Amino acid sequence: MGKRIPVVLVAGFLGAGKTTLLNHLLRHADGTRIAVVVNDFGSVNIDAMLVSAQVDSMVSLGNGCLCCVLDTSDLDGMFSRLARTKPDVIVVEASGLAEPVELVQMVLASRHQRIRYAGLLMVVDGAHFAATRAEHPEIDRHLHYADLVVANKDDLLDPAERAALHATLAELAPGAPVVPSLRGRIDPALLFDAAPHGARTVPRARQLSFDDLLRDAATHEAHGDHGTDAADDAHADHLHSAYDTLNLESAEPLDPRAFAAFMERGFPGVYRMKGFVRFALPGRPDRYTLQLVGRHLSYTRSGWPRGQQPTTTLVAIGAGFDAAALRDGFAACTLAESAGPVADPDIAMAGIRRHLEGREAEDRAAARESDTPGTDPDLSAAEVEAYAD
Ligand SMILES: Nc1nc2c(ncn2[C@@H]2O[C@H](COP(=O)(O)OP(=O)(O)OP(=O)(O)O)[C@@H](O)[C@H]2O)c(=O)[nH]1
Repeated sequence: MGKRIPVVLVAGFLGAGKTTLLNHLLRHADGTRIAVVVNDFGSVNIDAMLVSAQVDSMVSLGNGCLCCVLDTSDLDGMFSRLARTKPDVIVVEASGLAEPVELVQMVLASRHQRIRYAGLLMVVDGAHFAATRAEHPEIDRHLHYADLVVANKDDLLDPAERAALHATLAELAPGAPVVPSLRGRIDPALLFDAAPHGARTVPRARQLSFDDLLRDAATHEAHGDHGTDAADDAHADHLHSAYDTLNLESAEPLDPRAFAAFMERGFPGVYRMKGFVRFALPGRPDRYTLQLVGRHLSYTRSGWPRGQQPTTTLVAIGAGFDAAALRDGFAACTLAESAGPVADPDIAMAGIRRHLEGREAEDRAAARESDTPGTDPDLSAAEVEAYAD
């Protein structure tokens, strides 16, 4: 039998930066063949669409959490499918609401001959960590099992906040290295051997044993958490049992002004929204990838990849939000295709462009730094006038 394929689990709360990190790993794989399992909460698998096309093989699991939709034999079937493509490593990106400890247990219980569990990486949103932890104390338990903690969104922390965060994480994940990261940019060698025949070893401080996990499961049951046969009851303590999702889709394009106003309004109870938007713009309109984490809204602009329908597809995740109001508000932003593109697209897009990330945001910052009025590349003369009003 050949070498076993390591399986690395990537977990972390909604919006922490797991998909961003996975894309970084894929882009810097440097010859390592990475097979990927992605899993979204909600029936539209946005994450699968956000993961780069360069992945060698991917299994995408839609609705529900990996920890609930699979049992061990399903998992073995999935590993068999992926193993056929002869990857050097399998990376499993759990949904932001998955129970990482149960996922670890499942991988450890796998009877698949060709795979081995290679560790749990927990991604933490450094900027929202205290708030997330206050609302979801179970995060502490998840961190306890981490083999590596990535303190992401380091750019949003000042030195004092960074020091406090790292001290807390070191306490919650004893023995696990805590690495700061910006946009998930970590050295892939932290997770797997450089391929194909690299000699680097995984510098994990500790490796969870099956005994540890069995102990954890027993403690869990002793607390009455897993008392019944019903899957729903068995998973009642999962993070995601307290969350709802809502899909918003439209084949008709959106009015950018109306949509910008809709997003500015804020949605009590919605923690996360992500997906793709098509605006009613002239020509072949770009794809705007929307990311809302807490109150932070951002867009990135790109073309529509071949094979992806240019339709607006969003998923909202939260607890106790007003789904009807959200659905109605969204519907009010759609325009009939037959109405054609919006007039004055430059002005109409101003409210969207304010939240654009990537190259355009850098251009905007550079223009601001040059301190020359009227040189912002994102603002047309008409827009400058509109703002002046
Ligand atoms: N400022 C900042 N933003 C980041 C960083 N890393 C990721 N983001 C942004 O955070 C948002 C969420 O990132 P994702 O990678 O989709 O997070 P996720 O953990 O996969 O989210 P779920 O799939 O919903 O659980 C996106 O808008 C990212 O661009 C970072 O280091 N700094």
